Amino acid sequence: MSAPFLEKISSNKSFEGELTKYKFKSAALGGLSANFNLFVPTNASNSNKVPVLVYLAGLTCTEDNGAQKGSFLGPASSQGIAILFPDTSPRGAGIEGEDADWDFGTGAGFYLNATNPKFSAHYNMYTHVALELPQVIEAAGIPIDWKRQSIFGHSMGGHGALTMYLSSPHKQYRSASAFSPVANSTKCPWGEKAFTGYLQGGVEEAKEKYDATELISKSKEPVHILVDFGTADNFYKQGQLLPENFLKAARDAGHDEFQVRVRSQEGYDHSYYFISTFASDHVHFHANFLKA
Ligand SMILES: N[C@@H](CCC(=O)N[C@@H](CSC=O)C(=O)NCC(=O)O)C(=O)O
Repeated sequence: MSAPFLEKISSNKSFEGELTKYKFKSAALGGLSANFNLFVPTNASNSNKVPVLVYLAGLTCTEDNGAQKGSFLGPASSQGIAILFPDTSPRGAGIEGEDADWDFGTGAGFYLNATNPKFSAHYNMYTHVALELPQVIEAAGIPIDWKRQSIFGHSMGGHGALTMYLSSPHKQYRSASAFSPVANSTKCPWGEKAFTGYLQGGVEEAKEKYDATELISKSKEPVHILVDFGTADNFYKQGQLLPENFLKAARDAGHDEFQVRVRSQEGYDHSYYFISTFASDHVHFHANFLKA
């Protein structure tokens, strides 16, 4: 089967590199049109394929939030690292109820593959991010070295980054980091709602593959994980994030502070002002593994 055609929507020079928005017809998302942004640093060429960081955004976001407000492009440019910004859900599937709430359906794909037949033709963000996007970008001849990938994200996207890293069967990603992640998704209202809707087996099915705390508690291999959350984050205060559960499970499973760092940042909230403050830290954290 031939790779889908990538249509360029826009392109902007930034920090000497190029941020390009593409769209294509996504098989993983049931044939719907999907957008993504890709930042490629200036040092990338066919004889110098560059490593890549995948950034997963949170609820209500698109491929633009991280690219426009994350402050990732400068550090990525100076480190010679590409950044891929996928969307957060399929768009326009036409499923009854998918636009009713901001925390479910459109803009809230939760980086899983749906097993509920109502959603399973379209809501396959796990396959879209882990398999489909690397394949279509590679087929388009863009000089990225897919053997050197790491993943990070915010909130629902932090959940996506941690769970995709920890559940990746072939160690697809070298490291993972997250800003204010939904870190114990089967124990918080956002996750309970998402899994009840998207998965035939509901929350119980999610424990196997889509809960970072469950996954780290069973993980025996060495890991490279950095998490930051803000103490003034209202979603943290409401019990949507539960980073302490993730940290405890990591320590109980034998992962020390060199493998899993969870940092509480005094006075910061859930916004991109918080993310951009620590953006450089996260890119440099990943550069250690992507350039090793
Ligand atoms: N109901 C609000 C809240 C949406 C919101 O805060 N979204 C966060 C992610 S929350 C967890 O995944 C976000 O990143 N928003 C985008 C931004 O640019 O800040 C609403 O509908 O706006």
